[in-house]
Amino acid sequence: MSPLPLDLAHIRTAPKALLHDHLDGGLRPATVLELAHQAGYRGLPADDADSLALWFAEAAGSGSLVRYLETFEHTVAVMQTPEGLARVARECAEDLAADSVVYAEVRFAPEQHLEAGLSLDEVVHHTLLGFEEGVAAARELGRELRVGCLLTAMRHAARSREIAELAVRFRDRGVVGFDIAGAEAGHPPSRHLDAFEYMRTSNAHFTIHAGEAFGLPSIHEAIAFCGADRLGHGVRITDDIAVASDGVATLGRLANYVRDKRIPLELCPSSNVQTGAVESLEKHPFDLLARERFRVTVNTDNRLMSATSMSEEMLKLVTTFGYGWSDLERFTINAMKSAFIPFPDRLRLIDEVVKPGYAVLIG
Ligand SMILES: O=c1[nH]cnc2c1ncn2[C@H]1C[C@H](O)[C@@H](CO)O1
Ligand SMILES: [Zn+2]
Repeated sequence: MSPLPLDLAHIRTAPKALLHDHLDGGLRPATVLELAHQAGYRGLPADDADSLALWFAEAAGSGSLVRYLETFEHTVAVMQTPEGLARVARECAEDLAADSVVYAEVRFAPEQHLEAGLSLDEVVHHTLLGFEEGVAAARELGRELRVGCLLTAMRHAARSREIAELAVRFRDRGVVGFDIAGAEAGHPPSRHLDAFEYMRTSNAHFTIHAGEAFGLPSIHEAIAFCGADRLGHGVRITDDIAVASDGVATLGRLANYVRDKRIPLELCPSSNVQTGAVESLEKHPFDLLARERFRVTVNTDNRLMSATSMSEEMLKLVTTFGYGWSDLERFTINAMKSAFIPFPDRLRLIDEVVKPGYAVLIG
């Protein structure tokens, strides 16, 4: 048998695993409009779904992480009520399942959703209910998706310990880990050591946005001082890799350590171009890191701001670097191996869902 064509339609049928996706960065444009209307929020920069989608993609594509983050003001504004949070989570699960994502870790920052008087626990509770509804709706359509939620603390704020405790409190109800996000420069991860220490002493998992807008010191702190299980982006690890004119790569100590320890890199190709972390897709070090056998994973970061999906991110990599089905399978298995769910659950998804799915496509 010959392999099936590697086009968007077929990639959409391939089982995919997603580790880095922001709930407040993945709303449907029409939902932003409807929720804004219901909440009486008048700050939206457009009043029809197409124009709004375009506005998000353009405003997020300025080349600066700080400007990119400003666009979240509008999505966070419409996610302040139980209904708003649950709807966004439900639709997130439905959209991922429709794209044949079989495992997803979706993150958001509860501290940004308290404006209408909800408590942190209520915010998480209603969001998890929404995920459950979305997973159930997808199952009705014959699609199996597992969602784990990551709770993010904002790195410029001072609530990380509280959010880490919240993540542990909800660990048996759908929260699988913790993260910090937000503007990176000037906000080193080591400012949140007590939160990370709390996670470690609780035998709980966490990832850290590091090596996106800021380089090696941020990655070094995330690993050496904080003990991150994974790196959110981590793309700037290439600052520690020299590539000679003949293509031979020489790794520095930090890059070697990241590779030796199999520390997963949550790479987000489109987002990395939009925030200026990399110059263009063609210059994205994804391929260098994949060839050097880092544990690379493919991620969406923010589907609304990047006007993308898991399938589209994979297609971009296929078009840019010439990957085949086996490469996409390897990236998917990398992600499953790095998931914050129990080892037997990861194995089951790899053996019973991912491998059989790609076997059909590889032919
Ligand atoms: O790529 C990112 N880098 C740093 N912070 C980010 C990125 N994408 C989203 N965020 C922020 C904005 C959201 O409001 C927050 C929680 O999801 O995380
Ligand atoms: Zn992110």
